[in-house]
Amino acid sequence: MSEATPVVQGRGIVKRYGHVTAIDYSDFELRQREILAVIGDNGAGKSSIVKAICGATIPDEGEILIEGKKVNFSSPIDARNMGIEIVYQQLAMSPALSIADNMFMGREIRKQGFMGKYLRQLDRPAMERFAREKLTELGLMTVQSINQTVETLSGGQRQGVAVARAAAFATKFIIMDEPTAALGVKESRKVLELIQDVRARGIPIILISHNMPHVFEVADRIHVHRLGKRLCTIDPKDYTMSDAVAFMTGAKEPPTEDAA
Ligand SMILES: Nc1ncnc2c1ncn2[C@@H]1O[C@H](COP(=O)(O)OP(=O)(O)OP(=O)(O)O)[C@@H](O)[C@H]1O
Repeated sequence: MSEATPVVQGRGIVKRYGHVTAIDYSDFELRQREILAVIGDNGAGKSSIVKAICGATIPDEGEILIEGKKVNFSSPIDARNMGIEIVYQQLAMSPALSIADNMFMGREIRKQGFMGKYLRQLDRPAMERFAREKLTELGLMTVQSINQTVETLSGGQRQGVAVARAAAFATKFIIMDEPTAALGVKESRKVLELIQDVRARGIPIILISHNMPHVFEVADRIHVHRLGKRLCTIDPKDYTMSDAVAFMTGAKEPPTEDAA
């Protein structure tokens, strides 16, 4: 893959729900090593386009290319198997399970040999070691024990575990859907730092957010979505937050050429 090949590209994506056209011949592009923010009004179709590129919904038309190769995902599991991870706003965690167990969820490490292969026994020490290592890498070992249940963590710590989990398994890219929406100021800050850490490790990120200060703080490019399609992409260094809001609400004409 050359430096210029986008990590993921959507071309002419369409998704209809009955009479509603959620995605209307939209394009999409995530480049290598970038944080791409996706902004737009409520109902603009941000979640729909991002779901289409990770197999969570199957588009009616259009094509999706990962690192230049066409893919046909039939479920999010297909995307996950390719190294695409998603961090949801509604924390997709099992509160009663430990941090280590939550880090794995469906990809547990089994014991070697008969015990693991036939009796499906988990290699707990290996899982705990892995979880501790991943949390430490992202500076998240502020939790007292890797075995404490997720329900005993603060919102920010939980989101941290979700980001660490995604970072541990993602090889292609990570999608974050409003990762700071449920968090306070301090916790949001930590999550924004984590997002930048993940980028620094070379994993690109798609960040869906309504929070303009957060978007302008971390994004390398901004995809502005309006009425089911990509209206434009802009470089946050060249525009103000009010410009971005004006584009996404239709109050101002977008730049004719993609500005980023
Ligand atoms: N499963 C579905 N069934 C029917 N309509 C849907 C479905 N999912 C999305 N839509 C519709 O598609 C349009 C785009 O929705 P989408 O959730 O993608 O927008 P969004 O930009 O992410 O909005 P928000 O910022 O409010 O989350 C909306 O009109 C929505 O009602």
